[in-house]
Amino acid sequence: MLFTRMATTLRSGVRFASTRTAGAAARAAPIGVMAGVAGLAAVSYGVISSVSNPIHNDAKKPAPEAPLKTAAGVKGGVERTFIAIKPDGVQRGMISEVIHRFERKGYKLVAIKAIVPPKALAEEHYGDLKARPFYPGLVSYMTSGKAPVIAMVWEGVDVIRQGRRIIGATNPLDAEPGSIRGDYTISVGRNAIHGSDSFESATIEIGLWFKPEEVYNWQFAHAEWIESKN
Ligand SMILES: Nc1ncnc2c1ncn2[C@@H]1O[C@H](COP(=O)(O)OP(=O)(O)OP(=O)(O)O)[C@@H](O)[C@H]1O
Repeated sequence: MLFTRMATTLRSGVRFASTRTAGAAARAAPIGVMAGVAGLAAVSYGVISSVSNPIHNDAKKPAPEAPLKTAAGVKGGVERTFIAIKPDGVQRGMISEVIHRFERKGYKLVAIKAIVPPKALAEEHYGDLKARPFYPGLVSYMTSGKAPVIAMVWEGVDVIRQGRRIIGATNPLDAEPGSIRGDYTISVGRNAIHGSDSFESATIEIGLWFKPEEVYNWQFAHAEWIESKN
């Protein structure tokens, strides 16, 4: 922007200077000299024009693509992630702890429900693990009904990646102390919580577990104290 303004000033400055020079020359100089001055002016204008050409070319570049927007929010901007407290997390009284950790970080809860997922939903959610030996056990543990799953959507800048950090590694024995799995769990088969691992997964999982009308758009009254970049 600054560069564009500078170039415009430069260009009009040269036009003004060359017109005045040519006008003064017209009053005082013979035709041969006038032609020389006009030529010089044309050359100078040409030089400045060529300096400004890259700006002109910039204007011809296609507009940058709009950021990708899905049920998971705006990729790289304010995103949404799917977080689920699994039945073992519910049995162990971890609901308030999980919500507390996301809230205190500055994230916003935009959807929540208690649900015993139908088998088809659990199977689809973990569809990529179908070939793994623990898959049938995983599906029956999620769908047993001995406790519901607490399904949630959390919103905020970088919430997908940060959510995974708050949760910790899949195998609790690899999860850092301070993460939920690191602090509360010791078995990969009972790791208490799920979080989307990418924007694409979040898009699919939010769509799988929630109808659009179950996800709320609302603003923090104190957003400027959490999200401002200054
Ligand atoms: N070796 C295993 N034995 C038993 N269960 C497992 C094993 N590996 C993974 N799981 C279960 O399958 C879930 C999905 O595994 P995945 O590899 O997708 O990890 P994840 O993305 O961290 O977990 P989640 O999708 O639950 O957040 C794990 O959270 C865990 O409950």
